Amino acid sequence: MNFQVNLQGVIDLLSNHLYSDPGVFVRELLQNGVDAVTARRRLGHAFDETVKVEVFSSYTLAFSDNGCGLTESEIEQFLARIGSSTKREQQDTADDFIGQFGVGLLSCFVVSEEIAMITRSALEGDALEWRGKPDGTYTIKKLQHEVPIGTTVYLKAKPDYEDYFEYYQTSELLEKYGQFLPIPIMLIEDKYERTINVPTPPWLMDKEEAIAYVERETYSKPMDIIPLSSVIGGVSGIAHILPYAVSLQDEKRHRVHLKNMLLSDKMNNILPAWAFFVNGILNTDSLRPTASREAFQENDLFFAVRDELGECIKRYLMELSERDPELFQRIIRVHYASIKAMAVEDDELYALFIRHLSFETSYGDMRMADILRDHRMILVAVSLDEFRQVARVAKAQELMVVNGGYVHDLDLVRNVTAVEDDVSVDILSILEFANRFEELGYEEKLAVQPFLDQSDELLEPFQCRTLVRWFEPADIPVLYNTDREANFFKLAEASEQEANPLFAEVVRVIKEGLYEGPYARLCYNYNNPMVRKAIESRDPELQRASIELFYTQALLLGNHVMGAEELRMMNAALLRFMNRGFGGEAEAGL
Ligand SMILES: Nc1ncnc2c1ncn2[C@@H]1O[C@H](COP(=O)(O)OP(=O)(O)OP(=O)(O)O)[C@@H](O)[C@H]1O
Repeated sequence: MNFQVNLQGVIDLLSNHLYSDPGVFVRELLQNGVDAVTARRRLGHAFDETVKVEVFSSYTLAFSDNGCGLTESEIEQFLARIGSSTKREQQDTADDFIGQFGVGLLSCFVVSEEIAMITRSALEGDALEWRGKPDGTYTIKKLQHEVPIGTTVYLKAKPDYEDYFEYYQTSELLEKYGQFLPIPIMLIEDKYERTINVPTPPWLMDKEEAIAYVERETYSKPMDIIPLSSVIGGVSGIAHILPYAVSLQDEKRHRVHLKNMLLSDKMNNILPAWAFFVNGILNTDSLRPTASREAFQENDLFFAVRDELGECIKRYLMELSERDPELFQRIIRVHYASIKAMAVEDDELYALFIRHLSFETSYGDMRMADILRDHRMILVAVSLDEFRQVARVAKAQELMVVNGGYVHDLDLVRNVTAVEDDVSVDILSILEFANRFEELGYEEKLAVQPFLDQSDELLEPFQCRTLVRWFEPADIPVLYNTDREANFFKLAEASEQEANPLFAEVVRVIKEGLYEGPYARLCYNYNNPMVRKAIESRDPELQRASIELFYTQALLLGNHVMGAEELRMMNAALLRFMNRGFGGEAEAGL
């Protein structure tokens, strides 16, 4: 049993849905012409190899070549059978040809109702006329008049596709796809004839020429040109370094040629994903395209080629860092964000770049090279918020804290131990941070304990525990540290008191899931004269108001959210201070 095929459906599918742009018929016809010339050359014929494209005013185009032509039986076998290709039959030599699938001609049906072909084989016989329609019908007729060896394909524009048959559009498409082909491509209108080809493709240009070429094409001067070559896949090309920052999400657009004919100018995966800061212009003679020709078949060969091209870019960067450090630095400056992303992905690139990358630290913005020169112990804060809580105090304690809150920075800093000996990198535990400060002596500890007990009791409703340490700078009375979990716990506690019963119940259930709620930390600075006065005060009302104000002031200074209860507490404490300042009596019961 055989499947029944709805021929029209298949032709429609292939012609209208395989190709993303109607203009690709120019590519397919150019390619057939070049392949036919290659095949005739193989027969040992000496002839003036050309492909000509003539534009007629009736929105008709004629693509002619003086290649091998087709015999009647070849027409029956290859032209009239979708999916058959002379180029695939000749397995041993097929590598010379660009086509292989036997579907390229169908792209003509996107723009034309009919394909008319006049052909005379280099091998034998008369000139033949073949006409094919998208409904799958075709005719073959012998021609009486003399026709030179080769093939001419005629297309007439369908309504709405006339643009593609205008001189300028045709000229543009021919240049786009065929300017680097090794066979002369001529464009003709009336008596006017011009050659489309340019003498040297970018992958054979020297650096200065390639820079000028890219500047002409893209209207911006590349920062540099990286030569690319891969023995596997026979690839040569250039990668030009973009002079402006690009986002990793931007679509990559590499221009890729197969045997000098442009396959696609939007190929996104021929270079490794990390190589976003370059655009490639490449030529290959042995990678296999997909039937649409918009991409390559992703087989082992393809991946090996991509790796080898990636190696070229890495090698260039490594050499550049030695040869031209100034340009290397400029490239880093322009593509800074993306280079960070790249260094996270790849160990070699990491080792190459890490010392040149800057980070926000407790000492200000610093390059990793400078961080490592002065510090062997690095703490990384996991969020910007935590970094801000400790930055100033950390510096005064001579602690190197790096802000790992920006994308990639945490991973980049953590991995520094892989490229540098005798350095330790630890994640900053924000709630333990104050434990790093100098402890009080035994006597002093005993003396401050009642104050701490009172403090803990007052701040218990806000999930905050207190301690006293010596730390710098002395003008900071307290340091308040919290993390996301502790904050959540505090908010949950507040909502339980304030929210409607249903929400309060939800919060209670969540809270019970946490075995022990994490507490924020308020660390009093024993270096600070006000703190000392509060601790040593014999006046319980003032002592209590100080604790409440130290706490609420720390919240305010640290930009932490203040709950209604905390606000009330701050106001009451302020009023109590004012009252005492104006000579009022201490309130009873405190
Ligand atoms: N200008 C030409 N000269 C000689 N033969 C041609 C010409 N154009 C097409 N053919 C023949 O028609 C066949 C089908 O062409 P078509 O463009 O559909 O596919 P292809 O070039 O073989 O493969 P692909 O689909 O990869 O382009 C070719 O294999 C070739 O034998």
